Amino acid sequence: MSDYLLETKGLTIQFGGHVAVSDVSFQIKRHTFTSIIGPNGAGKTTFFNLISGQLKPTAGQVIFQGRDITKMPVHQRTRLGLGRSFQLTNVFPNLSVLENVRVAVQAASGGGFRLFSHYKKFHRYEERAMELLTLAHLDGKEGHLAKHLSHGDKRKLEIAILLALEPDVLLLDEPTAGMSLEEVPQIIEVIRSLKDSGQHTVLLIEHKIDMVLGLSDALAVLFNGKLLAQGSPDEIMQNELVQSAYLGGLYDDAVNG
Ligand SMILES: Nc1ncnc2c1ncn2[C@@H]1O[C@H](COP(=O)(O)OP(=O)(O)OP(=O)(O)O)[C@@H](O)[C@H]1O
Repeated sequence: MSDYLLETKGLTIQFGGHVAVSDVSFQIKRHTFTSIIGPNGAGKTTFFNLISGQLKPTAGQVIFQGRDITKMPVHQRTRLGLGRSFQLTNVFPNLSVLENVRVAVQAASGGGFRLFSHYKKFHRYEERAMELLTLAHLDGKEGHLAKHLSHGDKRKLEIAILLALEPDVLLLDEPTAGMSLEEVPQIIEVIRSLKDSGQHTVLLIEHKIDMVLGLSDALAVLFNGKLLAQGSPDEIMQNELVQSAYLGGLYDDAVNG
């Protein structure tokens, strides 16, 4: 049995003549927090799409819980425990914050949407939803309609919904994207509480390296579709290839050359 919860082997995808992800072999251990960093266009989102199944690779494999899931459709991967945030598409705007999470808890428990669900069960779903809202720093806003939340609060709600599905791995794609400066620390706080709970395995994409340094157990750096380096935040910061990628030289050459 592999030590790794999630692994890719030689993962590659080509769009026409362009290799967006090139021969990436990458591993994460259970209950760790890993961030994938890299400049714009490095291939981060494409790599995520390959892991979650939105895209099929040209070559290589995705292994989850020791199983080859390369050919498995998205919904089966979700059922196995790969939970991905979808840039707010899973939030129901006309439901309250609490209802949004309660529906997800109910769906995850197999309760479905039956009208005559037992009252006690309903109460349990709601209690669990409130716990998740507290974890996501949304307590006090449970009665608000989702559509009236700020962008930052919607992203927090998205995380609470994702957690309700009890995934083995949470895939978070730039959770602070599009947020105001005031909102960023709040979402980092939410992500930090996920990490501190020690119960989750998190894989996060970010192009701002400073945001994830203090949060991550491990970093993987993508550059031009290739895995430039993987290691602890200290190792990555000291890595000369990474420094030159971020400090200009390599990046400018790649963009202009
Ligand atoms: N469906 C597609 N067809 C053609 N090219 C694509 C497709 N998806 C991504 N690409 C290309 O693959 C490369 C990697 O894109 P990707 O969005 O994965 O980068 P990224 O690191 O997530 O960037 P960002 O930080 O800007 O989101 C880019 O050059 C992009 O134009």
